[in-house]
Amino acid sequence: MTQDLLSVQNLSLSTADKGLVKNLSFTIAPGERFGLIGESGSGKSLTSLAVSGLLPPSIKPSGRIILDGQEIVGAPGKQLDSLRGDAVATVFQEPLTALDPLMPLGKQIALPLRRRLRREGKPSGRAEVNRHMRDLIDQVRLPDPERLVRAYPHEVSGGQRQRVAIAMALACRPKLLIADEPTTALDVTTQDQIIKLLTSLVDELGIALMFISHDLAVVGQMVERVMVMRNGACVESGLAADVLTAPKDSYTQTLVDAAHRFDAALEGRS
Ligand SMILES: Nc1ncnc2c1ncn2[C@@H]1O[C@H](COP(=O)(O)OP(=O)(O)OP(=O)(O)O)[C@@H](O)[C@H]1O
Repeated sequence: MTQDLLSVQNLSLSTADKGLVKNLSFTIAPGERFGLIGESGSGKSLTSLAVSGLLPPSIKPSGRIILDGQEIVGAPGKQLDSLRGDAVATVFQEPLTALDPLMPLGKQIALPLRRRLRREGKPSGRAEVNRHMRDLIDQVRLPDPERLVRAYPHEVSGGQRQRVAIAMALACRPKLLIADEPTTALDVTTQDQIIKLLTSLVDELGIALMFISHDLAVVGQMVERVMVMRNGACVESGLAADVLTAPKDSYTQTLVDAAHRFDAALEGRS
């Protein structure tokens, strides 16, 4: 049996006066694509922040999160620092969150890249970093690398910024990539391109994916298993093909019906 890459056991998250996520358990196998869906405020982002050890100090976790054999809940900051980038990297909804507005994009991609090369004991001088950076820029299909590495975040399009954020996440060679609504801030055509890019990259590189989205159609295309959250709890989980076509829970049914109505409206059928 394959050992889980991520095992979340009875995870609860709360502030001093409020429970936000309740008793959540799920696993992700190496290379598996797993989806988290649910309405706004259902606890998807907090769950992903807990997995990557990035919870704000006001939110306390209980339960267990074992990522790549290491316990995250209660782990010291230094251990979490080395897990981030090594075992897990995140692509956020808004690429500007991940980018420094005052630093050229090439320098930003070079930072996690150099860190990883050092971690792997490989040469990490300027020439090696530049060579790996060119490969990464190709991998995320960014045009005009010469211009791109010198550009600042505001000088490229939103879709290109998200490709840079993906390149930075991949520069770490994580075992788990978390993509938290990675296309919400983009136009429809760009959304489609980024989804295709993410799918092909995680497949090519054998990286596990935790994909968070409101968009059930996209989730259905992207992931093998899915968990549906509401009010901080899991209401249903299983194979995406089953949950999204024959949901057992009435809340999931409501989400699926709403998605169908939306698709029908777009096609001018309702
Ligand atoms: N730093 C915080 N302090 C207190 N409450 C928080 C904090 N961050 C999030 N919350 C609350 O926790 C709940 C879950 O939030 P979360 O961002 O995980 O939802 P979500 O499902 O990701 O929503 P969305 O799809 O809108 O991103 C919400 O009620 C939110 O208001």
